[in-house]
Amino acid sequence: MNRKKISIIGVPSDYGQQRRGVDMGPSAMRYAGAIERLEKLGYDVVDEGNVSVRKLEKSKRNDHKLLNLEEVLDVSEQLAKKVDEVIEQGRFPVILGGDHSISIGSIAGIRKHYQNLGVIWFDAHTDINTPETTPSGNIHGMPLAINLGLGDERLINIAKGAPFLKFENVVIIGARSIDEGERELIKNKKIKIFTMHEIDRMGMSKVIEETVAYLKARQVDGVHISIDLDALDPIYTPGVGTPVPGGITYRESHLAMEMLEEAKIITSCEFVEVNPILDERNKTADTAVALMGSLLGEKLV
Ligand SMILES: NC(=[NH2+])NCCC[C@H](N)C(=O)O
Ligand SMILES: [Mn+2]
Ligand SMILES: [Mn+2]
Repeated sequence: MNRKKISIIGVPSDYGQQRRGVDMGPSAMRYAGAIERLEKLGYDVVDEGNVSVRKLEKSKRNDHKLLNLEEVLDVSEQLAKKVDEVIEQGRFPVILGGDHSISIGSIAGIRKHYQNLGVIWFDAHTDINTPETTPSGNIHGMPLAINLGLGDERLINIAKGAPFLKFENVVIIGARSIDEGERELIKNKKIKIFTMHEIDRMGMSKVIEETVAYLKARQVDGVHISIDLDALDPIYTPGVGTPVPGGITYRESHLAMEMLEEAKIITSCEFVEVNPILDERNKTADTAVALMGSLLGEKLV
């Protein structure tokens, strides 16, 4: 992978949950200067535009209560294909959501290229629900499970033949809202998780050191980071659909990005759940773009 070549892929989908507006996330992050910011760091940046998202005929649930399954499936298939192409061309994908259900497609496309992919899930939630455990039926609460091979048959088969993520290759950072079924799965599968409790106790610096060491010990051949802006405290990112108090601070989040950049392990990234309708003067998109800068090499001096 040539880290000097970046492709931006927008995914204007809000089908994974019920609050409209998160489909405007890619525009908000472009307006916040995502492309210019990365160009300034010396990257060759191509804006691939947006994945085309079909119009929602009528919001509906399937027999498992999954909301907008057909639409999510369609977006996921297109996105997986686009991400696959970009990686094939040797470019580093930066994916702009959309609600977190877009990770079904993005990670499916990425999984095709790695035998032992690592994933960092930076989120207030763990998004590891299945149709059996979901309290809401919202697919944005399921993308991690789906990429591990758990959940709706059609969603897990999007990148047919690509290896599923391994439970031991996932690290969750920032969690503070975990459903009962998710908690059980995390415990049973011994998934590595740094909740807000560990972040408070150890400090973000130690959390990232341990994350990097853990993934290296797993001998991963690539690491994708999925950044849900609700990982941060809503003070810093008010423009999200499912805010949870008591989150990561602005500086802690930058420190995490800077340390991951120093470790040189990240091979793809995405920024999701930016909802401009709920935001204050594009603050959340601005924060996303600032984090993007840190993750991709911006230094204070
Ligand atoms: N990507 C997100 N913001 N996910 C929120 C999920 C909330 C809840 N756990 C659910 O499954 O409905
Ligand atoms: Mn979340
Ligand atoms: Mn999420």
